[in-house]
Amino acid sequence: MVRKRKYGNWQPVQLTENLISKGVDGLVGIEELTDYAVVKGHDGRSIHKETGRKSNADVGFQQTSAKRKKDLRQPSSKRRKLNHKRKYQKKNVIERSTEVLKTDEDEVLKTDEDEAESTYSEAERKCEVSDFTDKMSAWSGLGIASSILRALAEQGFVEPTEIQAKTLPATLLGRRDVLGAAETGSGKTLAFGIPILHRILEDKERSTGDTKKADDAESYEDETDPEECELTDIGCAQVVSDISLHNTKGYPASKLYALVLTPTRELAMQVHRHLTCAAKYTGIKIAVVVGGMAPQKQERLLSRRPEIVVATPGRLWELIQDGNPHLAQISNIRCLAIDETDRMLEKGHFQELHNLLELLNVDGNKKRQRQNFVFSATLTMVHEPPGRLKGRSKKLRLTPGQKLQNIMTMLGITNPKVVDVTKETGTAGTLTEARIICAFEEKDFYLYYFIQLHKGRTLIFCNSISCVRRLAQILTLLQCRPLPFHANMMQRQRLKNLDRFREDPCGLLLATDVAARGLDIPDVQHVVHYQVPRTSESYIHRSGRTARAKKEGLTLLLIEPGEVPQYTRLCRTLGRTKDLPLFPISTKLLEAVKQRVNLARELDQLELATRRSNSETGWFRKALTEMDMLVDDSDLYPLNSVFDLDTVVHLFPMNALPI
Ligand SMILES: Nc1ncnc2c1ncn2[C@@H]1O[C@H](COP(=O)(O)OP(=O)(O)OP(=O)(O)O)[C@@H](O)[C@H]1O
Repeated sequence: MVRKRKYGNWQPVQLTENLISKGVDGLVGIEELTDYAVVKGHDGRSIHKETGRKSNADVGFQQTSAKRKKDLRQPSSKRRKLNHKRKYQKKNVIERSTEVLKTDEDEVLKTDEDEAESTYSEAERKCEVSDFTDKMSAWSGLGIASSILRALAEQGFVEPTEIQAKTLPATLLGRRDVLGAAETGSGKTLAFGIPILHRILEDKERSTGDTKKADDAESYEDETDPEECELTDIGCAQVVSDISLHNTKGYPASKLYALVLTPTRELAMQVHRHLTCAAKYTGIKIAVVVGGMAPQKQERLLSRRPEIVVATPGRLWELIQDGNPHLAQISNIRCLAIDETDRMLEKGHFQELHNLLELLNVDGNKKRQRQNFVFSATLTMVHEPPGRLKGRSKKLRLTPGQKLQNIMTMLGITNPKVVDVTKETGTAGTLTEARIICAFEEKDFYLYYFIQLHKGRTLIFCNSISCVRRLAQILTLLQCRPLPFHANMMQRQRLKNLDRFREDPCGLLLATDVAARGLDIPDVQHVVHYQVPRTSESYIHRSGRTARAKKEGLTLLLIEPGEVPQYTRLCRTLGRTKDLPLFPISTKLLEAVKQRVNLARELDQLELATRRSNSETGWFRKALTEMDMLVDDSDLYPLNSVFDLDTVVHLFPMNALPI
């Protein structure tokens, strides 16, 4: 039962032994509500001393925290002011955008009331609002909630990108499922992010309207505003815990509305960031659930009952199986977005995703109510089967239509809107492509040459972790400060290296394909494929880390003779009738580079030998110590005494190179 106050809500809790011994979700303490004068009537129900109204609760107790207690008892004018401000910010959230832009005018005026009075004149404020209206007019007609529009304006997104413009009407106004393909860096995240946020606001507004009509409800936020409340009825216990079944205003606690799935942890975190920015003024909570992080921490995040969960399938499935209470609602979600869908549904990958889909599709009714968003830059792309399967290639090669149909069948989608705005080349229009043909053992020379001559944030892709490790050693010896990034690294180190890369305008990230999809790192100038990627999709996604959002970028393929068949297949799949242009190289400079790289390689070999020898001598020393025998260090570490890395690097300083 919910007790009403003007804005706050009170939930009676039956105090039984059973309850106390078993506990209540999120109960952090019991506090007698002396402030609110509760007595027990003869029928066992609680009676408010002043109003005489009855409640079903026996005794009131409060799920609370120190902060809340303070809020309840110490009205602050600052807080009241803030609440007043929020009240206006949340008004008319779901209005269609033609009205929205108009409404926004009033909102902005009202929201800024307090501060504006002292700083701006009415005319100046009106001018600002009309600027906002003009600035965001390209979004009008789509019906986007004003709170979302405001966040978009703040990020400078004054118009929708092509994929957004072509999918938003169907997703927002028609509530259609969408299969969307658009080049890398074209804003696909918000193409599904905006309709998800919008739909949550709509649903919340509807349910709020249903349950709280009399209450002038206008908020979806689950924070109590105690100082605004007037006690109109007796309340025995106020449930303020985030993980209670009802939020503090008495509305059903936040439902799990939407699930966004991505293939990698970093991409999930990035999508979480993008959506959080867009949801800034909506009060919608978004949590990220990925492997490599403490499950306890993620359970804590889920205990806040976020409306949207962004996740990688593995950890999400783990938490569902562990019986996480918030994720127990997963089959009721209203929106499902699968980013990089073609990758996620590839055979042999993400078994957990298939388990999830089974769970989500088990109830036909819920499946029909769910809106699905399926996006990738290579959604409609089909590639040639590998050479060894050539004879059967005609049968094996799918048409784009068959590929889409397979995806729809797997997801249980029947009548989606399909939007494909990819170009024939598959890559971004602002991308420059080039290649270098060289011998296998020359790749290091050309890579170092490129890095030295073309400064700027550069992402180097390898086909294997061992290749990343070897290159990381060599480039470290060459003082290029590479940042490795692959699946066998600790999650913390992965994130740290990504952050360092983001911060350094000349950063060098050495990665496997784990970094190929989705990562939106601003101003990556170059992408180098140290090895020809195994699939055309991989080439498109790797290259797509540069030339994003209409910026320029260069992608460079290093091809050794053994990789020519792969390269030829790539060109055929991408419909290239001509070879990629050759990257210009100065042979004079290359000679100088060779000396340096060869030296680094030798050092790398020596280092390796030293490490091996050290581990052997370590064992030998231990055995000698156990036998109480004395040993001279120079007998044990001959390599260390002769080859000191710093000394050798000093003999060939960077400026010895004529480049
Ligand atoms: N309407 C917009 N106007 C300007 N920039 C936008 C707009 N929408 C999104 N962006 C920005 O464009 C960049 C690329 O967006 P996003 O990461 O969603 O691309 P994507 O299409 O998903 O790329 P990928 O295929 O590589 O995953 C982001 O930095 C994003 O903030």
